[in-house]
Amino acid sequence: MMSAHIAVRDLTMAYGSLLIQQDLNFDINRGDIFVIMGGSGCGKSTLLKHMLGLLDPAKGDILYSGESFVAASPDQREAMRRRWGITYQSGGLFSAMTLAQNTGLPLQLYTKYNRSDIDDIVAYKLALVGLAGYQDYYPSEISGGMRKRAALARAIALDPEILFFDEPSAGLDPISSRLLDELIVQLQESIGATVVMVTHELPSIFEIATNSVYLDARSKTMIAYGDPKTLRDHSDQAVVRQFLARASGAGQGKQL
Ligand SMILES: Nc1ncnc2c1ncn2[C@@H]1O[C@H](COP(=O)(O)OP(=O)(O)OP(=O)(O)O)[C@@H](O)[C@H]1O
Repeated sequence: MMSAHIAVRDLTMAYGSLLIQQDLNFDINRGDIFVIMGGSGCGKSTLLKHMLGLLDPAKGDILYSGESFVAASPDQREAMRRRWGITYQSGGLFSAMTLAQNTGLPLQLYTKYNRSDIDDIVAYKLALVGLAGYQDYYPSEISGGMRKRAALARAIALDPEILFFDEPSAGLDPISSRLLDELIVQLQESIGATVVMVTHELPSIFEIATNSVYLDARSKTMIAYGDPKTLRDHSDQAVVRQFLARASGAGQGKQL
């Protein structure tokens, strides 16, 4: 057996003396579409920030392909980060740059490709997210759903092994949200990446997640791990079954 793509080991997270979650242990396998779930304020974004190395654990570690992030040197961490694509809730596109410039930025910063190679790769990535022909548009000239897809094009510019999403469909209408879900699955299949996402959206959770973890705010630890449909029907934790069985539909997952 190959080791897990991402292994969370004995992870305890805190802000100073404020404990958020403790003793998290779970694996994310290569090719998973993995969802971090839980009620408001339980620590989902905090966990994502730990995975991205933006926060240091109070205790424990996160291993990438068996390699410790905690023990890694700054150079090793940078090398690990290069293998990740990240899209933020707000999209994070630069408004003064066209979609082509936004998508090409990581290539300009981190590769030695020349201008025409970059143009080719950018055109290809924009086509992958359904934005062929929009190279010269500015973020303000396209819809919210298109901006999310453009941010995704930028996140996959360097062919990441892992794609991280924080609330990918926040602010989108249900149809755009579905389209984004479909795109995430297509990309996962075409580039073979492992996907890790924080989301409240039940349709996304049931339709695309292959595995998940549920963080409980009260006990401050994970109380469920597995395929969301199985957890909905068979979790021994009532709170998890209720979370997954709440009425789904438009408007779910509104941000506070
Ligand atoms: N920088 C910080 N300093 C101190 N406390 C923080 C900080 N960031 C978040 N918190 C607290 O940590 C807890 C977990 O926050 P986090 O944003 O990770 O939760 P979440 O599960 O992502 O929430 P939501 O679903 O509402 O987005 C919350 O009680 C929050 O108030």
